[in-house]
Amino acid sequence: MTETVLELSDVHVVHRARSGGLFSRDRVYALTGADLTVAAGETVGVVGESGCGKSTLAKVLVGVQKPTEGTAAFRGRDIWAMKPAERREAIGAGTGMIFQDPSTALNRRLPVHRVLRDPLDVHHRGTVAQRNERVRELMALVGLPRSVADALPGQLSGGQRQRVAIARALALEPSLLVADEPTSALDVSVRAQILNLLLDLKERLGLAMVFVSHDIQTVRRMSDRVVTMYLGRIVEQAPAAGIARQARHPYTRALFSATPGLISPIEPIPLVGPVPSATRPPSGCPFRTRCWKADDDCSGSMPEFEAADPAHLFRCYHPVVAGESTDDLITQALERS
Ligand SMILES: Nc1ncnc2c1ncn2[C@@H]1O[C@H](COP(=O)(O)OP(=O)(O)OP(=O)(O)O)[C@@H](O)[C@H]1O
Repeated sequence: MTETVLELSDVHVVHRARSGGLFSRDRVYALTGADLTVAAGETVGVVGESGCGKSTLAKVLVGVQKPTEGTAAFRGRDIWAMKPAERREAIGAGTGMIFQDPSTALNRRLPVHRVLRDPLDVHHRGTVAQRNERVRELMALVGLPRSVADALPGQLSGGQRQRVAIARALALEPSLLVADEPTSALDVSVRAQILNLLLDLKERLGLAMVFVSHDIQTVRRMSDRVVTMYLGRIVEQAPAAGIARQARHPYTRALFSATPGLISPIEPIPLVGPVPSATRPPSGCPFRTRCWKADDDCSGSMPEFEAADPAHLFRCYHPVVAGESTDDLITQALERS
């Protein structure tokens, strides 16, 4: 059996609304009832429109965000039941995170070799000589020339900076790497190099990876399994290979239909209307206000997960039927709009 590295069980994250002022009672439902497992060596892609909770999910996975409710377990142990020092060692060393913009993620005043030594110093790994050796190893691992060891992050190209951020995330030999939009701040010309580096590292180091992006085509390419989120909810999980055509949740189907670059393109299914506010999500299925298949059933309670097959789960009362043509789906969506 494949080992589970991380498991979220019924995780909720609720924030105080930023817009409402210090004493506001408004709450943002950033993550609602998320169940997710990440197995050793697999890459899970996370897709969904802006504000659907992708970054929140990523932060819960690396122990930066504490769930308001529910549990996040790393190698079977609830990370928020651990003592702080134990948590820092388990999850701080066991997971690594790469952010969208390496310019803000790296300390601008430290040269590259110090940026990379920092986690080794904080976690007291080996002697100074061993740490310096590990820094050299990390630079080679991510394809950084020795000549940049004394450079400040600001003196590097965007691609090199992201390589430094990746090397730092790998410094403590984590078993899970979480990448949140790792290429969206980079020039198009270097994006492919960084993605190829991540794929290569995943293979070489046997890493589990969670890859968050609004770029669906990239997520599909990088991932073994894709998770679709909508307004704080995970609504579908399926193998990446077939998800574009086999999606059962209408939202996933619409999202993938709008993706350019599929081998045989699918006609875009229109997504009608705006995403509702995460402060007042609709009752029942949150997608129902934009869903062309929605009826009264959908406003009651959130549907439970159903299995299209053991690897493919979705939550919908009126899923896309296997074999339902895109033309039919477009006609239904247009009739609704
Ligand atoms: N610290 C916070 N305080 C208040 N609201 C927050 C906070 N962090 C996130 N949110 C809100 O929670 C919701 C989910 O945000 P999150 O950043 O996880 O979404 P996302 O899918 O990653 O969005 P994007 O693709 O734009 O980065 C949004 O409505 C966001 O405004």
